[in-house]
Amino acid sequence: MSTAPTGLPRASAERTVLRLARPYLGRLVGAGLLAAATEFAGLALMATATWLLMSAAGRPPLDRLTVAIVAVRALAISRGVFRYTERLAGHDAVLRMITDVRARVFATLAGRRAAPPRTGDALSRLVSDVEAVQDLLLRVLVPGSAAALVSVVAVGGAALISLPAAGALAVGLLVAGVGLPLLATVLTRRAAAELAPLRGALAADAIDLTHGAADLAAFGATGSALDAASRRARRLARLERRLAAAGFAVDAVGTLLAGLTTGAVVLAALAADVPGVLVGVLAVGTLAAVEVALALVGAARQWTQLRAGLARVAALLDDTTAATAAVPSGPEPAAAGAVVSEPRDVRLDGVTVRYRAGAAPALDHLDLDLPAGRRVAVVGPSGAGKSTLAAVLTGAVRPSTGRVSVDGRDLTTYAEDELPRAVGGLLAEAYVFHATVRENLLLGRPDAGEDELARASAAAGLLEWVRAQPAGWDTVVGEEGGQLSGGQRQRLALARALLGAPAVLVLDEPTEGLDPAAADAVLASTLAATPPGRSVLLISHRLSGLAGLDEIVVLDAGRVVQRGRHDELVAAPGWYRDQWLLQEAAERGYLALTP
Ligand SMILES: Nc1ncnc2c1ncn2[C@@H]1O[C@H](COP(=O)(O)OP(=O)(O)OP(=O)(O)O)[C@@H](O)[C@H]1O
Repeated sequence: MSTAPTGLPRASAERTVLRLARPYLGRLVGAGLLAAATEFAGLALMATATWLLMSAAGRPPLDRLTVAIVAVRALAISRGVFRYTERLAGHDAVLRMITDVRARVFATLAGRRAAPPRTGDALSRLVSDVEAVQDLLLRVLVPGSAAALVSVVAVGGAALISLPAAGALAVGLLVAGVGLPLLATVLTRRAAAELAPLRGALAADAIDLTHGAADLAAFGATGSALDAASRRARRLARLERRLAAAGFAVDAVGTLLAGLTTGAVVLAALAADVPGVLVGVLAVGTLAAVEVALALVGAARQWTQLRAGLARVAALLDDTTAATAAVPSGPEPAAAGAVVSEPRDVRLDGVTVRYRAGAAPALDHLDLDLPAGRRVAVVGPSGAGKSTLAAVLTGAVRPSTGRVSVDGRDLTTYAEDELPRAVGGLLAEAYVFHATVRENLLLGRPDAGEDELARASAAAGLLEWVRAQPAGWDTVVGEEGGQLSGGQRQRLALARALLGAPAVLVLDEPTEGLDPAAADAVLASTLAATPPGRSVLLISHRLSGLAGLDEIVVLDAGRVVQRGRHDELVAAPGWYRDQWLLQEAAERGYLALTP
């Protein structure tokens, strides 16, 4: 699960980020003053309007009210103007600064190309992290300092009318502007810190569960992966409910506080014999001032939510500590228990697969025997139905007609967690999960020890790379294996399939994406790593390395058009010989070009 994102102390994260605001300090202070002027205009408007209404009730001569009437109009208009200019000035300063921050962040990332791999989760969060800097200024610092300034002015104004009333107001504002924000921070800090990584993990779950559905099913891990994702979703829902409840409670206390402070101010003013009209002004002014101070609760709440993102950006900008964000939750391995796969006979009788009604069949009345322990390659032109055959064998695609049986038992009668132990392996476009190398491999066999991981990885040609990584087996491979090369991803998927060691190992293009020399080496080590007695069904574009197999089946348009051993097929006219000669010629050219 994601953890605290950085090694930087939190306070210094804000300092690092704010250092970048220095060139725009003038604009930011201007925005803060305009924000304070907006709040003050609102407060003064309420107080003046109250004075006007209460004084007008006594029917005084109109000229005594003229100034107040003009003031109310002026304050109402200036409030809107101040708000507009404050937004303009604040956004102008912050957007200029954010441009600098983005440039610095990207420059740091570009400079770190050779650094240890960063997690995809951290990278995908980068954009919102940079926005946290923007929010820190616009939603926390500017409104927070404006609220603090207006609170001081309000207390000063109240002191001109009555000192005891000003004292009561000061206490109320302190509780609303300092005590309540502190309370809100304490109540929500832990939950807020857990929230962002949990949301990231849930997003990764959603991608893994959809894109990796076929692989999870192939390894019988769908149930456990779904359970793990549901657990995280429930935890997230609980946290969000708790945060919402805490937020509502703090808001309710804020409203109560406004009432209590107003009551205290009124009582203090009455006790000090303040005239009735001014008591009214004090009461309404207090309500408005407490509301302004309560903006600090919102600012504190925002700050709590922004801190993790700020710390990540600061860590990047400081470039002292690598942003070690999430070690994301990987797919949980299937239920434990050693995979003991007995040799099995597989039979396809008249299997037809039609993806769409009316379309040509992908497999056309295919009969195929795969006796236990036999190693068979399936080759053929593109679109011949090779991957469809692999999907039918692993239960991913159901035949439209015909029957697939394993040890005489219909494939459809195998339970979801039983089938992967009988028939399984590497399907086309195998999915690599946003998790560590170890977690990705253990999906193949949950109880595998390090020796077994090493053996499978060595056969797939991945072991050297794993050993060269600082985190070894715990290297995070990124979303969809994005931090691996195409070849490394393929080797990882192959190692996982080898570790699964089902009775019938289906390998759909296991060396795809590897250069010819590497492909030959990996195929040879893969076949050598498959224990005798286990059947292998190898689907391959490349015809090199198939000489040692028991049989080669050539498919075309869903039908078997040739079958035999490599030597026999090369000797006979047909697709296999043509393709073999073509590939030989092409690879000789490739080898001639290779230094
Ligand atoms: N999910 C699908 N929906 C519809 N048609 C499909 C689907 N998968 C495969 N087909 C069609 O079935 C036929 C066989 O496809 P398949 O992928 O099995 O061939 P292949 O021999 O593995 O090809 P390649 O060597 O190019 O991977 C093709 O005509 C293809 O268009």
